[in-house]
Amino acid sequence: MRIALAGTGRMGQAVEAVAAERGHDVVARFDSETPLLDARDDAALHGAEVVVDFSVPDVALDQIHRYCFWGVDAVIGTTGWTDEIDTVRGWVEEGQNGVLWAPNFSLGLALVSRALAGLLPLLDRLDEYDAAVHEVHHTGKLDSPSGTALRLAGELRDGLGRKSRIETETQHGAIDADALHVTSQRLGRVLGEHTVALDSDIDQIRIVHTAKSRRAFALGAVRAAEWVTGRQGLFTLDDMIEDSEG
Ligand SMILES: NC(=O)C1=CN([C@@H]2O[C@H](COP(=O)(O)OP(=O)(O)OC[C@H]3O[C@@H](n4cnc5c(N)ncnc54)[C@H](OP(=O)(O)O)[C@@H]3O)[C@@H](O)[C@H]2O)C=CC1
Ligand SMILES: O=C(O)C1=N[C@H](C(=O)O)C[C@H](O)C1
Repeated sequence: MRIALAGTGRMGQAVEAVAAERGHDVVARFDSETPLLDARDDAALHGAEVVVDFSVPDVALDQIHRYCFWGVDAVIGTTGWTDEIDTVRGWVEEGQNGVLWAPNFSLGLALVSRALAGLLPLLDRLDEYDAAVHEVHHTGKLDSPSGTALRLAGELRDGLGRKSRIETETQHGAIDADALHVTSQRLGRVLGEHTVALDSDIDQIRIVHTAKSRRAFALGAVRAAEWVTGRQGLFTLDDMIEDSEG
């Protein structure tokens, strides 16, 4: 498969390595010095069948618009743009291309989400448990909270009748009982750690996912590129996993 990389930083390089291992060719690369948004038309993609985007929140949405306008399939790992997911859905319908996005391409994190989905109906009835999400990442991360933390928080808010909103600000006073608190820490080179914490008067449950290598994200993204190429629609990693389950 011919792949274009939008973003050649920490993740772009990890994707390039995995793509080579799986026999794919990276035929175009874009970064801050060669911005994709400066390209006049899709000739800049040098015949790539799919773009893998791990860039920066500021340009992600405009780049997704280009993929749809050009009708090229895309895998979006960049975080920090998903407030505009409905706009993207409209572009994908017009563009007739395939776009697969995920805030976290690690299959381990997908397992955590599945576990949470299994717990939520019972947890919803056990209202003695409060819930919160905490994430830790390297000091180079631009967005906060992480896309993954927001996704986990969304799953908790939607599954728990007692939580109606997500609060990401530092609290300078008591927090409302219906607020689901999401906190962030930036520390050294941490690749990505997400904790769902459930707390009652008598115990505390923590579900922790710790990324040990960027390869986990890169492998998920390259598999997603293989899967989404030639499909039409807006997909998430769950669609790919469910499809592989048959
Ligand atoms: N979904 C997932 O599984 C994961 C998602 N991520 C997300 O991926 C994104 C990238 O992370 P990471 O690789 O660590 O970040 P890096 O900072 O290492 O890389 C960002 C890339 O974007 C490029 N870039 C910066 N500004 C522009 C611009 N104005 N126009 C075009 N390109 C630009 C940079 O160019 P240059 O090299 O010239 O500076 C660089 O190549 C983040 O949003 C992060 O949250 C990260 C890990 C896993
Ligand atoms: O910026 C990162 O590094 C990561 N970002 C993703 C996110 O925002 O959730 C996923 C991963 O934890 C690494």
